[in-house]
Amino acid sequence: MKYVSTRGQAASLDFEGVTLAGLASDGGLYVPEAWPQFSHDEIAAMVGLPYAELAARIMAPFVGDSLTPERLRELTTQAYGRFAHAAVTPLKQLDERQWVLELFHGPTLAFKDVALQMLGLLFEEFLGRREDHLTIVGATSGDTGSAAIDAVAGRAKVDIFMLHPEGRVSDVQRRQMTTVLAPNVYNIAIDGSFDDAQAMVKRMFNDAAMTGTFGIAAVNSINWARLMSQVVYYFAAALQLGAPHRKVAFSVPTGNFGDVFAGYVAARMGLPVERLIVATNINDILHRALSAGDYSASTVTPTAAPSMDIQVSSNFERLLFDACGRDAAALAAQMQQFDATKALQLTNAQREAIAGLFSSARCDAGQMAQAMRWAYEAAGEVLDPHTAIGLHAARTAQDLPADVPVVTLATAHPAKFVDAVERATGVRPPLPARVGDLFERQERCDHLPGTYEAVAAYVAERATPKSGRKDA
Ligand SMILES: Cc1ncc(COP(=O)(O)O)c(C=O)c1O
Ligand SMILES: N[C@@H](CCOP(=O)(O)O)C(=O)O
Repeated sequence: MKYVSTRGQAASLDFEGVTLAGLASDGGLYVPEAWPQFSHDEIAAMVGLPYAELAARIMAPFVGDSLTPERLRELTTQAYGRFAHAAVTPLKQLDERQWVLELFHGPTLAFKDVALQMLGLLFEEFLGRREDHLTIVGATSGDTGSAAIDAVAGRAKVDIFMLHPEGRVSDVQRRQMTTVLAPNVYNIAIDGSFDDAQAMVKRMFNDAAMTGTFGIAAVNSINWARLMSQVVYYFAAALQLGAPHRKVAFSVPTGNFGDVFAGYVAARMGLPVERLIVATNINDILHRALSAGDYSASTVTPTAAPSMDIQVSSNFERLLFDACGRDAAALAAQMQQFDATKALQLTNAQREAIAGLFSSARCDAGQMAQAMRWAYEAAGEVLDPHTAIGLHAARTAQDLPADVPVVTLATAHPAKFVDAVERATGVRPPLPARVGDLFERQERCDHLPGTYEAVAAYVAERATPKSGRKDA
């Protein structure tokens, strides 16, 4: 399997290369040269497989020759062995039509663990074959940070620098990052928003002084391997609800467009998906883009669903690439315009291509709280604010055939956002025992102004060069 950049100018890479590369050198995102396909019979044969086995089947065409099938199965078994539920991503029914797919049974209580537990192992596997040292630079609005740190803390040949917007993550999210005191972990709180942090990370991939010295790698969903792992749970849910003989719709609380793009990939691979509902909070650039073709960023407004307080959704570029017939030159021009003006208008062709599978909804604070209350009163389920936004969109979706089940992705454990949950439902969900004495532990975090120069200097001073020698 070869991977190409959405902007057409970077060298194509194999799976190992793309996992270690992160962002393409032309500023684009890597995607498979062609979408692998499963036949109806191949999908039918997946019914009932244990999660780790299903994961190995779905990932195999993306991994290509970079891992043997046996090694891939060993890695998926190890990655999903740390989940606190035997089903890894259990499905729960709320009423005759609505379901939630619980993606928060990993070590850090959010869906990010599903991909990052695997990515940590892939880094270790591929680094074991080389001399190189990796410098992971990531941006987080709260959940990617803790999941990535958990996945790589204490591992040899890796340093991780994680940027989060100061004061804009929940206490649980912050402590899950800052109480990890392993020497290869650096937490940085910046003045600014997640978008500012993400822009700095992307800039570092194109900073020759940094990439010349350090092996900069990504743990955000700009890294293809992240999305590959997320495709699996769409299959897992749909297979339980009757796929491939029955279509299923998914409602996805969306920020950086990674999770819902994984659903798109599942559909391109042959999974019968009726619709992907993109649910946003009031930071609604994606709702405006999908409903009116207007992809223009405005100022980020902090909300009770902070992980979705995002206005520049990196993975939307991957969808736009497909939606313009993979015309890399046209897409590069469109994205350069967006990078310069923070606004772009989708072409009619792109809008038509996207409308076949996607719809969208915007959810405000009142609607979110109401969805939380409904889930609790109707089904006894306590949902986190992000999941509640997805559920609101699922319950208000128009024109879905009556026999299609709707699965909302439950992206975080409610205890991560305990104050918002208590305000809406009166329930204060306890932290699961697996996170331990989070509020007793010492924190370590540096604070930096929100400028690229400050962050680059901080990383350059502390990171290990790709040669692995500090004196290099
Ligand atoms: C809890 C939670 N829900 C939803 C999202 C949005 O997912 P994505 O950025 O993949 O669209 C995030 C952050 O990414 C998150 O942490
Ligand atoms: N909500 C995310 C934002 C980063 O998204 P990613 O999926 O691209 O890593 C977070 O929790 O950090």
